[in-house]
Amino acid sequence: FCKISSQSLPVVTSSVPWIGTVIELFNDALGLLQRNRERYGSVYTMSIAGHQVIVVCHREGVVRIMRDAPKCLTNSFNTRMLEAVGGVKSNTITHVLFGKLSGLITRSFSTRAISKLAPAYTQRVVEEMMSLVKGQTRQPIHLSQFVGECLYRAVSSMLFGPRFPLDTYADFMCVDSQIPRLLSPILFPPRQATRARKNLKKKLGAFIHDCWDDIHGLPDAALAGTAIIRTLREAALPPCDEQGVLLAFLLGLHANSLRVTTWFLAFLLSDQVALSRIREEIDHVIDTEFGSLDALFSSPVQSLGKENFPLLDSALKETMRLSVPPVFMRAVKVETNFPIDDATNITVKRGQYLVADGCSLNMGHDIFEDSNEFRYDRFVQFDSHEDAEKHTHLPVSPFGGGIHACKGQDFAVYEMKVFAIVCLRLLNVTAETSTGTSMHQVHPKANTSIPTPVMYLEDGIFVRVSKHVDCMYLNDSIINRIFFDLPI
Ligand code: HEM
Repeated sequence: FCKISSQSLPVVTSSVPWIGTVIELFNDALGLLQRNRERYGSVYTMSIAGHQVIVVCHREGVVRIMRDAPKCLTNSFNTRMLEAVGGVKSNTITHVLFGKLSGLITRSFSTRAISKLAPAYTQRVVEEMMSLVKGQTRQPIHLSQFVGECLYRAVSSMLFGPRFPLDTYADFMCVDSQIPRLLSPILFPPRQATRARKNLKKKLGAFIHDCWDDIHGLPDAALAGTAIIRTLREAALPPCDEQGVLLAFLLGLHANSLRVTTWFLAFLLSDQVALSRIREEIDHVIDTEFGSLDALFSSPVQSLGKENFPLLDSALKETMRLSVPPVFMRAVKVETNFPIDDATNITVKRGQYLVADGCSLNMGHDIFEDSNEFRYDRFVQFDSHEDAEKHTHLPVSPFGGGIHACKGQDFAVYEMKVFAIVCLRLLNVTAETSTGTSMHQVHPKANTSIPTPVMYLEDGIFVRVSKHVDCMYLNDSIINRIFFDLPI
């Protein structure tokens, strides 16, 4: 082993000491990481607001940080972020969300559990989409709102039942979009976000009360949510922290799935070939293999896998490749020699941060041809390639790894696929930019200033949605029930 002290690693310099990298980070986090990689190599240090951060960009190092074999790292950055979102006292998130609720969340969203969630979820997605086209107003709406509101309402009511305050979407999005401000309230006063959080917590508080008063009266579909409310209540937190933990949970549940699904539609709407080929695949599989959307959604959840829907599966992986920068931040809790590959240990000190930057792996041009392009069938082509094994997955999972790997990943994939299938089967969606020009061939752009797991899409895309002309005639009781009194 070669032992390297963190002091001897290349150091990123900034023209404005102390605050310099913070400004660059909030301006363009991914650009900063890319410039640093090119200039300083695959292991370097930088100072962020007085904290020493060691960045590791090579594959072996990324994997080792995620695995944390020496057990010397914590994900305290994520904890701090969730504390800021929920407005809760320190340790509450570690103790309740990552402690008491963690096992329950893992169980509630596993592949096995999805079959219990599926009937209510699929029904709610169809209802939400249909309610959007009910009035046939044809007014354009923001793409992010079309996707976001539909998923937020469908998933929340699936999990917590019909009493969940569904009118909280706008406040939730306001909190979600202002996380950096909530994290640095002194540099950027977050007035709007604190107001939205206050409204949201008030409604969540009333909901928790309501549920608790009638914990046995909730419908079966709300069982997972009921168990979450029960565990939260049993933690005996002050009301403000209780509501804050539920808000932090909702952020984990919704924020990333909403954004990836928005990216997915943005990419398809800008690529007519991809859109029509995936729509054809969905129609073909439903009509020839299952007979109806009902039958597809009543069959085992694995039916939505890549065997039946290879193009849809590939397009979703490709969306995640481009929209989820695999950058994971860990704090060192005990001084140690951290092995970043078979030959090198870095001496890390308590309080330093280790960052695993997998961007060059998932987004790098030496791994993916035309790496900046959205190629909906990229992973199908890899599957049929000779060295298929290498390419069927992304080099770094967009859901992280090790003990902090995403607990909702199976459900997230199911949720996004159901949304895509229902949307492409039942709706016509056309997109335009804020200036009214067609989205055709317009590459969706990211706003890279907000360092969250999924990049924000620059929100200039509007959609018009209407019913797919044929959908009244589909052999589907799920649709006929909902369509019954709707005009075509
Ligand atoms: C496309 C959607 C999603 C993406 C891309 C995503 C991504 C991630 C990533 C990258 C992490 C690890 C962060 C780190 O290691 O620093 C994570 C953690 C987590 N995710 Fe997700 N996630 C998604 C959806 C969900 C859903 C639907 C849930 C359901 C509740 C969920 C629950 C969690 C939880 C509880 C953790 C914390 C795990 C821990 O620290 O022990 N996620 N997610």
